[in-house]
Amino acid sequence: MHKQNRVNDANDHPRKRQRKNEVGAEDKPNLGDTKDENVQSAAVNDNIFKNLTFFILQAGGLTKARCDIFRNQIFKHGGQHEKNRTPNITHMIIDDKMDYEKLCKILKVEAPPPNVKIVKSMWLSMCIKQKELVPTNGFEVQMNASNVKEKNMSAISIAGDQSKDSTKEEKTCSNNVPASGTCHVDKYKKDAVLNAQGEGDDESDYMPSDGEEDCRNSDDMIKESSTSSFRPTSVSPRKLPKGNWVCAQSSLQKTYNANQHITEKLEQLAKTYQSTNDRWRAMTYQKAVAALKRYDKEITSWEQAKAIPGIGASLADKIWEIVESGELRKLNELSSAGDIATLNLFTNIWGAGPTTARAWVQQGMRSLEDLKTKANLTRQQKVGLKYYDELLDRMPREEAAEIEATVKEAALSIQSGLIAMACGSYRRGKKTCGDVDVLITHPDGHSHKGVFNKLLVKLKDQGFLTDDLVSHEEVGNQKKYLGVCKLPGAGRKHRRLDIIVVPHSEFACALMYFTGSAHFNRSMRHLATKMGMSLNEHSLNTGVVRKNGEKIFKGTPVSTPSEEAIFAEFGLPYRPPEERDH
Ligand SMILES: Nc1ccn([C@H]2C[C@H](O)[C@@H](COP(=O)(O)OP(=O)(O)OP(=O)(O)O)O2)c(=O)n1
Ligand SMILES: [Mn+2]
Repeated sequence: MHKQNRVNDANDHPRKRQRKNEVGAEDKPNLGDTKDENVQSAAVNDNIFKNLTFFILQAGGLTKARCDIFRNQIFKHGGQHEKNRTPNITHMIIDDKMDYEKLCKILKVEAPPPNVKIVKSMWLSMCIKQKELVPTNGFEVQMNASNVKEKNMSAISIAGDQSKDSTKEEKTCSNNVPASGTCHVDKYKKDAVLNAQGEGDDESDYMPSDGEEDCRNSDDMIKESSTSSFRPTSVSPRKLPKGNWVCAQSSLQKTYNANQHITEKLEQLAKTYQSTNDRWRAMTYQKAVAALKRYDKEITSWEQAKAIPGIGASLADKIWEIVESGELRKLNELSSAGDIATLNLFTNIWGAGPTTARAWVQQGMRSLEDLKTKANLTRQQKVGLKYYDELLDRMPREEAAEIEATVKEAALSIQSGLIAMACGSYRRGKKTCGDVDVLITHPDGHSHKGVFNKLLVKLKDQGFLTDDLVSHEEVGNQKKYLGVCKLPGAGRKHRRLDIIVVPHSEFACALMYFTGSAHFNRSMRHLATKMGMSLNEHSLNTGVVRKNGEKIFKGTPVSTPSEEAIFAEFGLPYRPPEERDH
């Protein structure tokens, strides 16, 4: 099915659509992800939470749906759960964005209970994912200096007999770095100051803090601004540049788009303008979509739409039209305008952008058949056209896993010890994948060499790789293949496959890059720039000096043995792939 058609399926009235969303978890992409978390460990019975009793504070990003999933997981892993705050509780799980003041306010106490570990939900996710009891250091709620003085635990509602004070473990820097455990000196700060000027802000990389609401399920929290609530879980003494950075948030917190009926139409409009090469309009609509996705409430009036930062009167008109009628005339007009519909059709071909599409239209091409018979096509466009429908179709993640396994098996038959893993949307836990991005390396640092060509020959001999798009692209020490594959057996579709072979020293940066999402990556790179660093799929450099946005000193690569080390270098809490699906 074409992307456009898929979106057009949602033509029912906004109210109906809204209700559908409330009932059908399938319609909520990120909620779907948390469900995956559930499914993944359904068969596990490892008792990692034995003797622990949890209380989950349903507030902020910890929606009822997420709490239910967590509760399930706790039981599956041998733990107990209490619905109310009782003295049995050993761990209180809170929203990742929750800070000390907010927590006290919600609990209606002056200080949180001393005998209970108060831990951010990402800790629980990590334990479940890694199937082990991860140390809570770095995931516990931080007490502000001003609160420490008042640490008089009198008016608290939970009493217990454990004597351990959870706040004691947060004192040292190294304790607060999840997984990597290294203590980083604040060496970047000087560079960050040097580079603070002259960097343009890209709004889409961080969330505006003015008036934004980040809490859904607690009346106590609903009016709080996210600026006060956001603290990067104190992984290092580093201070993030101002702004509510996308890469510092878990994408799981954005579980629900209350205005999906609106964003779908505006996304289509943005895509249409993209096809016509009207980048300015495309960007305007993309930004509006991003703003609406951050807005938690259903829009019911023109004024409400207009009050959202980034939404002007003309956009408010369009939003209101969708709210009122479920339709957007502008989109219908454009979609039925012959040329634009044709441009949309053509830009969906792999290897054809807006400029090529326009040139074809100007040459009188009107259909895919016209292109096949009359147009001058590159080799890639021929492949794109041959599998037009198949390549637009997203595959179920189970199929992506089979493709990963096929590549892995072939790779291991060439060289033992290779690591081959599917990144991209697959690694982020998505239910469907547009393509498969397989990253290959060898832990010994050199045995990855020579694998690339042999692997491609083998997969071609097997009949698995059917067509090349980019058969060999070399960027520094990384080799990349872009092509089309098909699993054996009847009824299988052709799928897009990328294979990237990298040296082990670049593995973590490549893993991070190819895992994405693209939006998450943009935000990380933007943050790196603000912190006097630079990040790409090869390395993370510190001490980068820029002048008027241009690099005048490229800095020094730092050792990045793992993704955790990259997060730690930024002073960000580690985010597992499924929390990077922004
Ligand atoms: N402009 C881009 C394109 C890609 N990437 C990175 C992040 C992506 O997650 C990863 C893989 O690219 P894909 O286009 O395959 O995107 P996804 O795998 O995320 O989604 P899909 O399911 O559509 O393949 O590469 C990026 O940072 N910037
Ligand atoms: Mn992909």
